[in-house]
Amino acid sequence: MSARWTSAVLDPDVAGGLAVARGPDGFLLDDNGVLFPREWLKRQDLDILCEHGIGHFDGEPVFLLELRSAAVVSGCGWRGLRQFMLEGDFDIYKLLGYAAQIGTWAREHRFCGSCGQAMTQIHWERAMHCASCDLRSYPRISPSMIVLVTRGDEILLARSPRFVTGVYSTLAGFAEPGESAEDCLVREVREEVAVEVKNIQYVGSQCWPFPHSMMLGFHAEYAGGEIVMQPDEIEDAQWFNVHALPPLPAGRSIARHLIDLYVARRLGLAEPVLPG
Ligand SMILES: NC(=O)c1ccc[n+]([C@@H]2O[C@H](COP(=O)([O-])OP(=O)(O)OC[C@H]3O[C@@H](n4cnc5c(N)ncnc54)[C@H](O)[C@@H]3O)[C@@H](O)[C@H]2O)c1
Ligand SMILES: [Mg+2]
Ligand SMILES: [Zn+2]
Repeated sequence: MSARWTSAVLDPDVAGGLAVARGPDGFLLDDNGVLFPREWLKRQDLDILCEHGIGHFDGEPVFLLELRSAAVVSGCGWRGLRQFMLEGDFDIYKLLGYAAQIGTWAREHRFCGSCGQAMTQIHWERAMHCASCDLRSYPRISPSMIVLVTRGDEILLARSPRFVTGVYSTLAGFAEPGESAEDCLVREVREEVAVEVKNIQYVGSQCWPFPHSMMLGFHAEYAGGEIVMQPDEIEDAQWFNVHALPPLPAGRSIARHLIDLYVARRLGLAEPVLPG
């Protein structure tokens, strides 16, 4: 949610409004951005898998056209969600992050996971319904813990082989069934760097639509152990002094917020605000 964007379940059988189109290469855009008049967009040569009414932007109804394949639309190009996260209007990124999660979920829930029959959209709540066995499937959200471990002026950062060259970040991992947020955090830190932590403090959360994480951000203090890196997951992990930090994650990420917040407190600077 944001000042300009609010999600809502809108009936796609009602005409009008604006629409975004999402294909394998991201979202369609032209010089005016990603929001197109919906009826115009539906007249283009698009291979539409499904359509969902997703909310309001500046009061206008917005729909998502989830496409089966890429298309050429004159005067338009495609841009991935990550690019919108990195730069440009934050409200538009929030809208597109939501659209991407609904698109991924709709694509992956066309058939009932229980009996295999085709599912249909419910128009009064965000769910797919199986008429045959009455199962309802809701959008998938994956809780993930992310933690900045600190030891005085030093902070523990690591690199995954998937990261941009040179960038170090906080430790993160998905919750498993049966775990509390704190259990998950302690396990992930143990697995990834073999370090023990204490004084776990919740800092804040962030939707991370790549593809459906809900990041729960924490600060924890070092309690013991020497760094032992988890093979394959962690390429390098080090203690960095707050005065000599390596290249850090993108400005709008909660990873960056956790680092900036600790550094600000340590150095007595103004505290940053988590983009939400
Ligand atoms: N917003 C941020 O600042 C930020 C920073 C770091 C990581 N993240 C996100 O946090 C999430 C978790 O981080 P990670 O990649 O280190 O996780 P992780 O340490 O648990 O390891 C990733 C592995 O978990 C497995 N996995 C994938 N999806 C899963 C799911 N839904 N549930 C359980 N296991 C799953 C896969 O084997 C994958 O290779 C990722 O989505 C990542 O993009 C966000
Ligand atoms: Mg991890
Ligand atoms: Zn079913």
